[in-house]
Amino acid sequence: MSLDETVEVVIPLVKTITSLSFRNLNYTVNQKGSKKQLLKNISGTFRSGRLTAIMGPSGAGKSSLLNALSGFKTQGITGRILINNEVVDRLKYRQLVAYNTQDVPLLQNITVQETLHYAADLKLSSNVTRIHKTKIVNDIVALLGLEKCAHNQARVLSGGERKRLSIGLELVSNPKLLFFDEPTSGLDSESSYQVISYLKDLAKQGRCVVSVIHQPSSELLELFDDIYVVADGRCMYQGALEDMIGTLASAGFECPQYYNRADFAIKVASTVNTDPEKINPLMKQMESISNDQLNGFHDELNDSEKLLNESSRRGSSPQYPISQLRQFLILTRRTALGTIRNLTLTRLRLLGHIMFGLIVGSVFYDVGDNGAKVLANISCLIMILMFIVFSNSMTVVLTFPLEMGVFVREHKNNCYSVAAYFFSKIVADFPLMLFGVTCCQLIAYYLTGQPNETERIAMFWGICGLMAWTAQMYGMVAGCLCPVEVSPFVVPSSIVPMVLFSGFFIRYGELLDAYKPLTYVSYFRYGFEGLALATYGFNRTEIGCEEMFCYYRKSKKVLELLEIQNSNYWFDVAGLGVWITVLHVLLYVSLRLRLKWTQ
Ligand SMILES: Nc1ncnc2c1ncn2[C@@H]1O[C@H](COP(=O)(O)OP(=O)(O)OP(=O)(O)O)[C@@H](O)[C@H]1O
Repeated sequence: MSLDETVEVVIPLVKTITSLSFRNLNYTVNQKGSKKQLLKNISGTFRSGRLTAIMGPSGAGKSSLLNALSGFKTQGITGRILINNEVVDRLKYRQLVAYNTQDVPLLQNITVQETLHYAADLKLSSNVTRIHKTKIVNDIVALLGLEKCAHNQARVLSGGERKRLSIGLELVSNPKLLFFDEPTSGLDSESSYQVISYLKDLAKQGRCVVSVIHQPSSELLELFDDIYVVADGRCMYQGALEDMIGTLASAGFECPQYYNRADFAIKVASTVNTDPEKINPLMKQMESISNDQLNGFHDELNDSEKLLNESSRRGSSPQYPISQLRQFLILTRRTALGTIRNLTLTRLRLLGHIMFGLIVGSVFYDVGDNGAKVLANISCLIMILMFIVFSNSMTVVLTFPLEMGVFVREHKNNCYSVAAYFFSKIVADFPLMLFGVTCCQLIAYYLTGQPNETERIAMFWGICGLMAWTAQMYGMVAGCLCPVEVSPFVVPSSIVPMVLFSGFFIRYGELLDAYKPLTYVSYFRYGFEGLALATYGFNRTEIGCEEMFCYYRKSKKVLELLEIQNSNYWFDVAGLGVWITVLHVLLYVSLRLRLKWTQ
């Protein structure tokens, strides 16, 4: 595809960007109780139409600078970001910026083309037609040479293809400001050259393209127009590539002949702490260049916390390109597709439920209508509940954290609201969960010989469904809050105490007074009581008995054994309802917290 075929700007701009400046940026983090300054009053300017490389030794603060400029990090950052020497609106700025981090999380079971299509659906206004979106996606696929793998799922892509796809994601909305953090990491020299050439093409089209680059070869370096060298959180050089060696020489750093210019600049930057007398004047010189560039800008930074203007237009200018309802629909479709494509897990989930139903059904065969086997039947009920809870919470605990990176990236890229994501997650995962539980419950119910009455079947199913819903929400909250290495431990170990207070292992009357209130907190108590009432409550006629005498022939005796003769099925349904509501609120808060932690 030739460059002139590239699709036109879709995000409406207030005016053309010719320069992005930042002034007196400071970035401080808390480290073990003390403050660590990653960026030290750093200033500079990046221009449209030019490809700028940010270079510097490892740990100099290059990624920190991009995090601050892209708006991905806001906590602990002070200073000003200006476009064409003017302070801009935070909301507008976020719509103009695209930031490609070092490792862009992708949804593993979605193909390259679908990933780009979903990005187009989420990032482009709903006025943009389907045909136009398809053209944009096809153009990006062609531009980044992704035709060969367009129908491959993200999980099978090579490192270079993943990188190019992640760049493609940023191109969908045709942003004016593009930041890349080491786009060539993990690529061979040829792929690196290709990727930087793409960036150069993007810059030539009038965008402001800035990329952190790690030790580029001489050939790769030639592609950059401007260089910005960071040393220990400060600027050591900014300007055209061809002027860099001359500027360093005038500061007393002579580059040997045939030496790679990038290597030399990084070597000089590494001496920032060992040779400060020589390097400090150079840094001062760079600061005065930045100040000269910003001469026309007079702002006393009286409110140092504001990097950009706080948006005052929230009411009139929508933050997202599409409505929240559309966001919800697109996300639900995408999550459902990802779930269906994750064939191994989906099949395992369904098969697991069916297998469990069959195993429980054969082990506890026909115990439901046998007065001599009431205790076995009660054990069967708690077994069914335990399987439903563990299986439904553990599947999401393991899959949800993998999606969190995508959620954080897309939300920060202004693609959708937390609410849209929240509702889509709940809705998209619900049918599979319910289907599995229904299969398991019906098989187990039938084989274990529970009462063949429609109302009891429905009540039994209702409790199983509510327990599975609770478990799924519980798993999501844990998956959202805990790292993936921790949550598989946290979830089972926090479920077991709930089982303990279910009323099966120890009855309410046998508990110490101090523990009694905990039975009201245990969702297993509501689940177990609900199943027992659905099975033995509601004036069940006499239970069958194959022996001479069955003590539990009358269902009233079973209820008395469990101390639930005065309990109410609907109270248990309400108890689970409260749990589900609380978990929904917790999930929403957890998603917000997750975003806050990455600020
Ligand atoms: N949240 C944090 N808390 C404490 N220190 C941090 C934090 N984030 C970054 N740092 C430190 O700040 C310094 C700059 O980090 P940054 O990632 O910006 O460096 P970099 O120049 O991009 O390095 P590299 O080239 O190795 O990726 C490093 O010493 C890093 O350890």
